[in-house]
Amino acid sequence: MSKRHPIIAVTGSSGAGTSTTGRIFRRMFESEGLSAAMVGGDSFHRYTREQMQRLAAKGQFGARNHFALGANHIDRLESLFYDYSLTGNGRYRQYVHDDDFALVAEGNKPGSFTPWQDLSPNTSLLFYEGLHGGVVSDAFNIAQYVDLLIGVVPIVNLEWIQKIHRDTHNRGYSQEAVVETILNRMNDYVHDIVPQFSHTHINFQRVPLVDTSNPFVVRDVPTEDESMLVIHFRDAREVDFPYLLQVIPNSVLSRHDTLAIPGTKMSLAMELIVRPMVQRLIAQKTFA
Ligand SMILES: Nc1ncnc2c1ncn2[C@@H]1O[C@H](COP(=O)(O)OP(=O)(O)OP(=O)(O)O)[C@@H](O)[C@H]1O
Ligand SMILES: O=C(CO)[C@H](O)[C@H](O)COP(=O)(O)O
Repeated sequence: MSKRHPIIAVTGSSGAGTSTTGRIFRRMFESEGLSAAMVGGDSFHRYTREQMQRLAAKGQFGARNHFALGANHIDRLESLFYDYSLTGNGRYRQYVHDDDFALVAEGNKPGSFTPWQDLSPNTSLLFYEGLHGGVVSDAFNIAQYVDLLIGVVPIVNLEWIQKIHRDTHNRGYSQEAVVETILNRMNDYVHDIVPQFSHTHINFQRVPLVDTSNPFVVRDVPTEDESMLVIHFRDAREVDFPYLLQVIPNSVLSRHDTLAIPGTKMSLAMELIVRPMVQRLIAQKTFA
């Protein structure tokens, strides 16, 4: 953790909504006048799409899938967080998805990486969104560098519906290919992704209010007004629950450390809960 160079990380599985959450943060940083170094977790994948396809052809896709720590440069992610927390700089790159139109227009090949480069100097904070922002394993401890660690964790059926919908509509995959990917990653989902949610400061968990019992036949993603959001805080003592219950319509306290709110209030809740935390991190920089 660094008072001088704070790091905020949003961690979650593929299709969970970390990019969507990242957009809420981007708007928040802009309105606070903060220059954030924005880093995507996909850029720490170890292999290009072509290399991944070759591994799959050799039957190694199960072991070398994007969730597995071994298929990612977790060492470089840890270096980035370590370096940033000490110096306010570090090395990063970007992964080019098919729908990253700006990167593709600049001549980058979908499924490849941009070159490693230094972050822009003099940023207010580092923001990471991706798969591994809260990893703690025998070899790595990413979570120790993160000043505000947020988990984005829909109920798993909803996560799969979101992933299938996004990958078939925006990334050109067949439904069968997406389901195959979900299956290939299952072991690492359990061992490398899920444990991170025990290290987070806050988890946002979207829960559908419509039938998602067979996620593989659902055609539409349940909307925000067809869902609730469960918000769990690691340290309830720091949260002003009476205030949140008052200003978020139809919210309830389901446990002493857990709020349940209508899905439509997700952006409002993130604003009310996270903005003061961001402001506090920035204020502390002055005294560091
Ligand atoms: N709160 C939400 N309400 C409705 N749809 C959502 C919500 N959050 C995410 N989605 C939908 O889920 C899909 C996946 O979201 P997103 O792209 O943010 O996931 P991700 O975690 O960044 O995935 P990846 O890491 O694979 O890029 C998107 O199509 C998005 O529209
Ligand atoms: O797991 C993922 C993101 O968390 C993606 O599947 C991974 O980044 C590969 O992307 P693409 O399908 O565009 O090559």
